[in-house]
Amino acid sequence: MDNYSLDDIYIKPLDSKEHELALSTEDLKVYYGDKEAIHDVSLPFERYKITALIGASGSGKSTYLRSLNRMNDLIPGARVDGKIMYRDLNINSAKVDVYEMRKHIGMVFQQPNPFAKSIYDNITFAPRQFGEKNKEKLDEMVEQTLKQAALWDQVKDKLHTSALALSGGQQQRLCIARAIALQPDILLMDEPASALDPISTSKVEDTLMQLKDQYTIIIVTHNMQQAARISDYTAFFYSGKALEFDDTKTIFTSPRIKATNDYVSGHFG
Ligand SMILES: Nc1ncnc2c1ncn2[C@@H]1O[C@H](COP(=O)(O)OP(=O)(O)OP(=O)(O)O)[C@@H](O)[C@H]1O
Repeated sequence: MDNYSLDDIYIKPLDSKEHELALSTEDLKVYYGDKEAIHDVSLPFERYKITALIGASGSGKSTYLRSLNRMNDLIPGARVDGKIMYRDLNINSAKVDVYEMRKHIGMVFQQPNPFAKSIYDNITFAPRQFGEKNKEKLDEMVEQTLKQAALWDQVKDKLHTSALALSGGQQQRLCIARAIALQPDILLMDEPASALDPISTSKVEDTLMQLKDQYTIIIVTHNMQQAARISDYTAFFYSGKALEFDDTKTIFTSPRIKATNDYVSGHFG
């Protein structure tokens, strides 16, 4: 692999008059102990758009994504510096109620991880924890979120059976339904389809395209065709830095940075 300069950076500015931002980071750094794994990443995320984070293994995509709803707080020795701006609030601040913030910025992980509970209880667990007790509302929420996740038709007659009996692709769509039950603004997804077969992957992709009307999605993916198919914007990570951010089409057809060009044309990864 070539050694690329970490100073050649192009981040397309998104003018806030034309592009409503759901989230942005300013000079975000993430440390594991003494090691700086993410170096000054400043990126904008437009509302109701899908932004893909791409880059080779170890380039920092997951570390960066996890910092966006403070999941790195759970890793011993991890520390995050810099700003994460959400609705004029820097959520990387000790004053922020992280539990409450995660209602607005939800996450779906690589491996489907439903609770060992029924399909119904998977979706209603967190809303009940947050105080929703009304059965009609919970029923409606289950139906609506499963429809949004394109799973309703397959499970409507077995809502009270175990989620663990679903296929991997169905489990992942259930996890998406569970994440949207709290009506977040933003969904963070760490390779949500990488453990799935091509048919399930395509269903999850269809689901994401539909969710875009209501949610802002930030997705880590190794699958470049997937990034090209579903995302509006793409950020290319290299060695802990976001070297390039632009419209997805530009990143895949005429990137400005050599490292991006080499990566998307398959020279390394
Ligand atoms: N919990 C951790 N403790 C220490 N170092 C870590 C930890 N998690 C990640 N790292 C390091 O941080 C750097 C970025 O890793 P990260 O997993 O964010 O990259 P990635 O681009 O998401 O990789 P992949 O595509 O393989 O998931 C790597 O050098 C990795 O070894």
